[in-house]
Amino acid sequence: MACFNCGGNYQNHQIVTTLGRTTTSSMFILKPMVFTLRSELQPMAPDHSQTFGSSSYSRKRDLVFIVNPLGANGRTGKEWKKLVPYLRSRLSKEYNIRESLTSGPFHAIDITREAIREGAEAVIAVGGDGTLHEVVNGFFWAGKPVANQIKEPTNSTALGVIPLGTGSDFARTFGWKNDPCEAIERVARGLRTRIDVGVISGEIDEHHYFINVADIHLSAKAGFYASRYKRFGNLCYVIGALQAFMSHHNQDLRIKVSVNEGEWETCPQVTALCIGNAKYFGGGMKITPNADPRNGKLEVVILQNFKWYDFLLKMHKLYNGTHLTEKNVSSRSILSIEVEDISGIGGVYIQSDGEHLGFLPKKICVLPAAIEMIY
Ligand SMILES: Nc1ncnc2c1ncn2[C@@H]1O[C@H](COP(=O)(O)OP(=O)(O)OP(=O)(O)O)[C@@H](O)[C@H]1O
Repeated sequence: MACFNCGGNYQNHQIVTTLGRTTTSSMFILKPMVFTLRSELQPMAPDHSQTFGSSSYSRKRDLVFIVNPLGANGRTGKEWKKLVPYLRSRLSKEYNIRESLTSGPFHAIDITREAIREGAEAVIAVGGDGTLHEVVNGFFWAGKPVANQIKEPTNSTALGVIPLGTGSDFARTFGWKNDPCEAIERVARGLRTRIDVGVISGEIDEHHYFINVADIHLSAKAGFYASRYKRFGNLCYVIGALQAFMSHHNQDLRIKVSVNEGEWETCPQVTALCIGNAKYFGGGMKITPNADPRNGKLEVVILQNFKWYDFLLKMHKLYNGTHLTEKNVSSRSILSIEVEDISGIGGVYIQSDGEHLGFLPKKICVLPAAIEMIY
């Protein structure tokens, strides 16, 4: 078994449990539950086994790992297989390990809701931002947080992340790399922090949640094209942006932003309007550099009148987050935003953490401290 961290052998590792004891992987015998299809979803019944060495009877809670086997062009599935034995040896003393491979788009939402209802300790997204986005959406149902249906008092279910996607942009805000060993250590440590979530409301009262960045127009179209080029890794986002520019028109939008109930204002020739709960999108572009998922606000960055060559010339600034000093880029901290397309051209794309929505939102707001996350 190769270690992602040191390239060594997991069996040589000493495993330090969260209780501070030191032991080795050979001491654990466990039986993971693997379910791959929604219809096969098995009830995550609590394990009534005793924790030996402790005087009190204690029940282990579930850690539910939701894995997109096709993430990062199939790399997620391959790395996950190599990781599982180490992960079990590291975490199964404290928790029941459940793993669920997604069978297609949106499957992760259902698995998450089921896990929360069953009282899981944490639901951990294994893959990229698309998988994480679905897991976050699974924390909500009909506009409300999904509730634990277990009668006894327990911690709320936390969100966890093992970043193994193409961009894995949300993780960058916290300085997390695509290093699963580090991610497992975070889960083992079990520290939690409350983070904000953005909510997009459509005309017919539907809600879409985002944890990273929601964006409108060129960048959203770029994301749409980028999904065709994932085999090129992070370069897919640059290729996607150039392809998107080929049929792009900057458009006049009207926006109404609120910290204290703002007025409608017109933004001429908008290239992209990006609403960040966190800082990065597009495989490492620091698009909303002042966003902080723990400050109760969203950062909106508006790029106006960009041409394809501006994108190429200023791309380095997008990556290092210094684009805000450009004269046709503006930024502000908001609680909510409403957007109207007044160009009469139409065809404005919108994406929520990379998921394409077929409508211009009625309103985008922040839900402060909406989810507990393992960090
Ligand atoms: N079994 C599956 N087959 C096809 N698509 C899937 C499957 N499971 C999940 N998906 C979809 O794949 C999308 C992309 O996956 P994910 O975000 O994990 O990887 P990525 O696109 O490589 O990473 P990133 O979004 O960070 O660039 C998800 O939004 C999800 O809808």
